[in-house]
Amino acid sequence: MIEIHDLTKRYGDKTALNQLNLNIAPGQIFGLLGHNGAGKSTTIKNLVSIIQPTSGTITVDGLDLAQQRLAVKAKISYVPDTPDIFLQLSAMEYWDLIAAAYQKSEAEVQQRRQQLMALFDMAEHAEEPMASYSHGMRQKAIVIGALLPDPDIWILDEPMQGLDPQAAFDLKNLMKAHAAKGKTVIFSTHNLDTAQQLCDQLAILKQGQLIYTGTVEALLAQHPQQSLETIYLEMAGRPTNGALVDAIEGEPDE
Ligand SMILES: Nc1ncnc2c1ncn2[C@@H]1O[C@H](COP(=O)(O)OP(=O)(O)OP(=O)(O)O)[C@@H](O)[C@H]1O
Repeated sequence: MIEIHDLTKRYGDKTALNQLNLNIAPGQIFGLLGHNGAGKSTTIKNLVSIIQPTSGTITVDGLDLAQQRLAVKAKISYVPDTPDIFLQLSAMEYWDLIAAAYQKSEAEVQQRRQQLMALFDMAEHAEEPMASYSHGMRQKAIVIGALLPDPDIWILDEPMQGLDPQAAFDLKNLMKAHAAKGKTVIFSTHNLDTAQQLCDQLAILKQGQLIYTGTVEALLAQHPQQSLETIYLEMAGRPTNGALVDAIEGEPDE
């Protein structure tokens, strides 16, 4: 169980996250939604301890993240919001680094690495430097790195970003299978269809505030006859500004 209590993060005068409270139970796929700048990555970076909260606490299976950082981090793997990291390494060298960080032996990771490379069509390119990869190939390498040590909790910041439809489909199935084993998957997305397909629970953030947490079904039930897109835009967005669109693009020709 992950318990986030009154989590606040300020950058100078800017409050990126304001007193966030969330409980995330094992066996769930938990989705984080919100417009650009809403606080999704800030939440995730706090959870994986890349940044420290201004105030508030995070506990994982009863362990306080601030007090037992390494023990908590060993339970979590992470896909960052950009795949442009360790570009001078080959994917294979990057995966070796991840395996070493999680204290996994070559024997422990070999089979899973082979399987993940095959699934994501990365075997052919694994020895090439990641600087030479396309955006989607870098994303695949980072996703494989996160899935390789197979800890209980996967935290994935916009993991489908740049993946081709095949890789996105396969990753979604891996996320479902991980949760079905009683493990936890937390991910952020801008794709409402993906959220609807995958999430057991979701949280919607707006300007650092939690404005909804619960199931997709409960949210849809609160707003009969509306799509998730319409509900989400009404909650998280602003009124659609047709006049401004017309002003930018001009009136259509007769
Ligand atoms: N290092 C930083 N320094 C200053 N402000 C920051 C920093 N990182 C994030 N912020 C601010 O915190 C707020 C939340 O940013 P965050 O990256 O969490 O949003 P997000 O929901 O992940 O957005 P996106 O969908 O664009 O990735 C934004 O206003 C952003 O400008």
